[in-house]
Amino acid sequence: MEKHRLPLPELHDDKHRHKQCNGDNSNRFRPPKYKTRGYVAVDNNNLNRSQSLGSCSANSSQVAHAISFRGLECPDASTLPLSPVPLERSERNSHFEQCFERLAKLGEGSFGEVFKVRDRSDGRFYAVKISKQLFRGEQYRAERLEEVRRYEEFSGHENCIRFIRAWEQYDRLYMQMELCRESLEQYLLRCQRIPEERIWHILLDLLRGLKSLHDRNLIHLDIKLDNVLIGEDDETCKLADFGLVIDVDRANSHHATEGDSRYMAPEILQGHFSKAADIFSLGIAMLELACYMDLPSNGPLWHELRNGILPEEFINKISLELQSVIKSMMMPDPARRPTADQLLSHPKLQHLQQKRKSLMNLSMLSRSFRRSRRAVWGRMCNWKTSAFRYLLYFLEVLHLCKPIGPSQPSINLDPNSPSSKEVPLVPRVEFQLVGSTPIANRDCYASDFPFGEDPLELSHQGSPNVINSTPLNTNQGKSRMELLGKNLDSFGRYPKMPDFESLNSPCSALSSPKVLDTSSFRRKKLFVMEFDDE
Ligand SMILES: Nc1ncnc2c1ncn2[C@@H]1O[C@H](COP(=O)(O)OP(=O)(O)OP(=O)(O)O)[C@@H](O)[C@H]1O
Ligand SMILES: [Mg+2]
Repeated sequence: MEKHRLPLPELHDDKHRHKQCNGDNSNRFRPPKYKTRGYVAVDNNNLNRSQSLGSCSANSSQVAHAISFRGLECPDASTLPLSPVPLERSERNSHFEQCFERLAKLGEGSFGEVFKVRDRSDGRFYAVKISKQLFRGEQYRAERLEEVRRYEEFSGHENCIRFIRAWEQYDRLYMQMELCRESLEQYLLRCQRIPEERIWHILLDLLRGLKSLHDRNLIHLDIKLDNVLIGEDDETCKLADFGLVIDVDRANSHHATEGDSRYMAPEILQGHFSKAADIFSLGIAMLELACYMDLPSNGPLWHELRNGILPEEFINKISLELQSVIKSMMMPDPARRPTADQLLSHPKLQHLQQKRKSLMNLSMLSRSFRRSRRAVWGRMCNWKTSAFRYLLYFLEVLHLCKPIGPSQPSINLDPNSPSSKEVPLVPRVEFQLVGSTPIANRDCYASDFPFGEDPLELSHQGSPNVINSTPLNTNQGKSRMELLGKNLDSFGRYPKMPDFESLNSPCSALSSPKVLDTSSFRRKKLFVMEFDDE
């Protein structure tokens, strides 16, 4: 097996303060070498089917081919969506250009450039990774396709990046995946000091992601801050870049590839690829994250870190508990390093998992509580409406049965009307209508209902007339004195209504003829509808 040695140690004495190293691929030694198993390549029906000359394979050409290893379990992945661009324009552009609007470059690695894009058909944002180099040959192409298979394999895990689909066109591989906020490397450069509690959470996320690989006997071989992405929720850390993932058994008998030398376990130099190598890489990445330390890619410190000597001035900044976890993960002897399972059973991580579980249960509980509360509330609204109606009936009946005493004054609204002399004064029932039907995220008022509509059918309940709290002004355009003059009695006085306070005011007489009395009761609010955010 071909082995690669690290460059001779160089003496660096910057004491390893973290520096920006985005897009620096100098730590990559050689391109990956894998064998790949069969995959499904499906022609996109709406695209030009002509094959390009000089293409390295029949499948990689001007025609966009969907690539998927998921087979029948996910038929969607093996077909490309139709382009929303008109056919005459679509023939000139690649499938990528037809379907996506390129918005920004998110990052670049040794193998690909990643762009933030907007899907033209649904307007959603995604990340699309486009391989940098053209397929040089069938072997290289097979290696790129292997990455697709791994992305697909781990796509369902909460701590692995969600993969949408892949296709190839013009001898390049395109991979569409969920858009993440940023990489852990970018996060570290932005925040510089990350609280220790957050470090534990990140470690927990990554151990869970790593466990899903190790449980399948796979090793990542490229764990580093740049290959960990923070999800859109700004919380969850996800493993990405499965370009070097390989089966443990095949790794030592075939050509596996070392990842970034800054994160590389020492035994990789001897060609020993194991799950413990991933644990070492994760341990040193945690050291970088917790201590804001710039990891060397070679030199004396590189060797010190691999001999279990961690620089005091950095490691002292973190708790002893975290120190011991990181030290154990960076043990020089791979056999002495804890496994992902053992690390996950660390009391601190167990505690965090318990906390997350109870938080999740709590949020589920509160969600179901909110849902049932909404259902009960809906029913209660109906009951309240009914109760309110019964109350109205009751008040009406009560009022109609009440004997009207001789002292009860009557209002002569129209001195010419003979009936007005006989009709006793019916108290005015005044409401500020608050309906039972929720409108948007607020109480409902009468004004919410179309003109002429009575949401509580109050107008159909017979006498007494139920009127809106705002009296109708039918006297528009007339002066108040003119109006008052109309209501003077034969002695030029305003009619007096001693029993009803608001009619003491001369202006009360100006309100609509419908107003028979002052409010006998005022209902401020029937109830307040409460809505959830959801
Ligand atoms: N889904 C994504 N959302 C947001 N940014 C992303 C996404 N995928 C990748 N990136 C950014 O692009 C960078 C390069 O992506 P990636 O690591 O997959 O490329 P690569 O060529 O395989 O890199 P490497 O050199 O590690 O092999 C990442 O470090 C990250 O900053
Ligand atoms: Mg990468």
